[in-house]
Amino acid sequence: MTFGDKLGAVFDRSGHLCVGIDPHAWILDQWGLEDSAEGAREFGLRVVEAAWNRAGILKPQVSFFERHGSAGYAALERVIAEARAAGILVIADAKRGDIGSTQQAYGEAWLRPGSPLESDAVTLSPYLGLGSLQSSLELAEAAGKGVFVLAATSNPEAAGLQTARVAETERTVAASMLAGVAQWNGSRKDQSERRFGSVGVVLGATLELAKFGININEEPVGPAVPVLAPGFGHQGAEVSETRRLFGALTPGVIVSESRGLLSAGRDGIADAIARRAEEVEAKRG
Ligand SMILES: O=C(O)c1cc(=O)[nH]c(=O)n1[C@@H]1O[C@H](COP(=O)(O)O)[C@@H](O)[C@H]1O
Repeated sequence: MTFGDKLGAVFDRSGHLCVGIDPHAWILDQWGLEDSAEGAREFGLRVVEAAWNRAGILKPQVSFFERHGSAGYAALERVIAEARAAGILVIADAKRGDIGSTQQAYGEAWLRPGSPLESDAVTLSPYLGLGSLQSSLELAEAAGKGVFVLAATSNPEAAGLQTARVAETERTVAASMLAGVAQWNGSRKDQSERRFGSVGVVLGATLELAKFGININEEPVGPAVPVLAPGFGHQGAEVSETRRLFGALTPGVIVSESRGLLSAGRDGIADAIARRAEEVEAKRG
């Protein structure tokens, strides 16, 4: 089964909500947990438990575990393993990207079956060129894993860079990433039978994508491109705006939210996830 197939099955079974696992120091404090690797582990495991049967996708933010060093990584390994054992799809938000040979090692860390950090998908940064990520796209394909390439990110500082035009095509950087990813998915074998490709893009839900040179009304040729869409909740995007923001891309949109849900606290998180999951399905459009 490809990652795109798995994602389609999760959408059908559990909907499009993705819960971020971002153990910020202040959230750990709010939850009555220590700002330590142990606190991050307890927090992550509680979110996994709360998501079980309520949401189908989790996105641990690697940085908040990494700040606790090797113990933080051990905590992250446990959280990822528990989530995957519970049948929840895990997108490791690592935002890695480097020259080809180094990128291969990043790919192995997050996507190789049996790796301690093995996840279902990983976020990658294409600042060294989309081609530099090739080895990870190939590994993902061989292992039934997914990749999300940053295209138009939700933070305001990104617009200058991501709306710049690429010399060869005159497309914006953001549109080039989307086109490159769609082309990759479309060139895979059996792609005509697939609903979703296994490589997606990150498009912030806080953005007007037209300003990034992305035509949301253009039907993608080949399988739909999965879209990891952060920016809901704390950053201000509304679930009811999904169709207006993403147009023809909407079927592949993963509605990602971290602080907006996590701030419900230890006792409120399960209900908050259940409510938001229902809202996403009712209002996504
Ligand atoms: O790749 C991401 O998930 C990501 C891309 C982006 O453009 N913007 C963005 O906020 N994110 C991540 O999504 C999460 C957003 O968290 P909240 O704003 O608390 O929902 C954080 O883990 C960010 O690192």
